[in-house]
Amino acid sequence: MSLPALLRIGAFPPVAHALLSQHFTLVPPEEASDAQWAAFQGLVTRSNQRVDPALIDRLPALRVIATCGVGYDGIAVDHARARGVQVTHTPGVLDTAVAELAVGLLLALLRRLPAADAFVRSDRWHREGAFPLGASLAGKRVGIVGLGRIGRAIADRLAPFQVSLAYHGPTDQGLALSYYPNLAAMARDCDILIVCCPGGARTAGIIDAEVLAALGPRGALVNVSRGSVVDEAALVQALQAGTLGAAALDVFQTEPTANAALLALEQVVLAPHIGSATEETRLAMAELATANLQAVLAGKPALTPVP
Ligand SMILES: NC(=O)C1=CN([C@@H]2O[C@H](COP(=O)(O)OP(=O)(O)OC[C@H]3O[C@@H](n4cnc5c(N)ncnc54)[C@H](O)[C@@H]3O)[C@@H](O)[C@H]2O)C=CC1
Ligand SMILES: O=C(O)C(=O)COP(=O)(O)O
Repeated sequence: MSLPALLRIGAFPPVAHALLSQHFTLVPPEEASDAQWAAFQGLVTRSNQRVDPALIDRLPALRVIATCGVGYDGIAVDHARARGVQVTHTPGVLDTAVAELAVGLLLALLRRLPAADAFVRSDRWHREGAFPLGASLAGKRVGIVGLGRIGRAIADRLAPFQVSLAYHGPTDQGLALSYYPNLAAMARDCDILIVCCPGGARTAGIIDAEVLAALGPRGALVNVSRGSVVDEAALVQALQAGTLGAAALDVFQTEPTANAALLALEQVVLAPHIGSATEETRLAMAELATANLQAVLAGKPALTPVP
């Protein structure tokens, strides 16, 4: 029996591609025939892709858009809904991987691990002697911007490092952590900000010049959310001027290329949007996307529809 065909938007890592291919025939847009465009009932995509209204409108039989990712800021969700198309995502299964990366980036930043690695490899250790001192994580005040699934996973993992934790978001969740309704006020009281709220229009540029100045010359920013959340021009300016101490970034405004000005800065650690990029996690994401696609195509409710 032939497998149902899915329009595949974007490239998937081998582990996810193989899992999806056990259940579906994946067809990239450039290989789809007119008859297939007319017949696709399902579309599978991922966070680094866009599914815009024009694409949705080319698919008259579409019933479900499944993204292998939790963020859905790249999908025209309202347009899909208006067309009666269900949109699903993969919340929860990637929290651990993203939280581990956030903690890893933070430690890499405070201890300058990429520079330390280069220092040994280039024999500067031998020629120049001791590497410049880093900063301890213990005792620092960490503010989490967006205490959702991933933010809580980050808080859980940071607690044993003897930091004090605060968070900012739309609602006070009544937790033991300090809540700040005002982001700049939290930045003023913190040494480190970790950004893990959703992207999209509502959070665009909320990490602005005022927040960065409040974080201050010894402050560090970690962004594992979306590039859109940080005003990158203001970030570059603050780092160049020394009014912000350091930044670790997994996401960028112009992915997959990073702002050239960031590359020239030493107090920056960069990663290529790898928050969920572990074998285990990408497999779990593909499994959940598959279960969502199968449910909707069988006329059942989606397991994890976008809210
Ligand atoms: N770097 C990477 O590879 C990955 C990045 N992500 C990003 O992380 C985001 C969060 O994922 P989850 O924790 O699962 O989502 P979630 O929906 O569980 O949590 C998001 C939290 O942000 C809060 N929030 C909303 N607007 C805010 C604002 N203006 N300021 C501060 N907080 C705000 C929400 O109230 C919620 O508590 C995703 O939307 C995605 O953009 C997710 C996975 C991997
Ligand atoms: O889940 C998300 O929102 C992510 O950013 C990770 O998704 P990806 O697999 O990198 O497209």
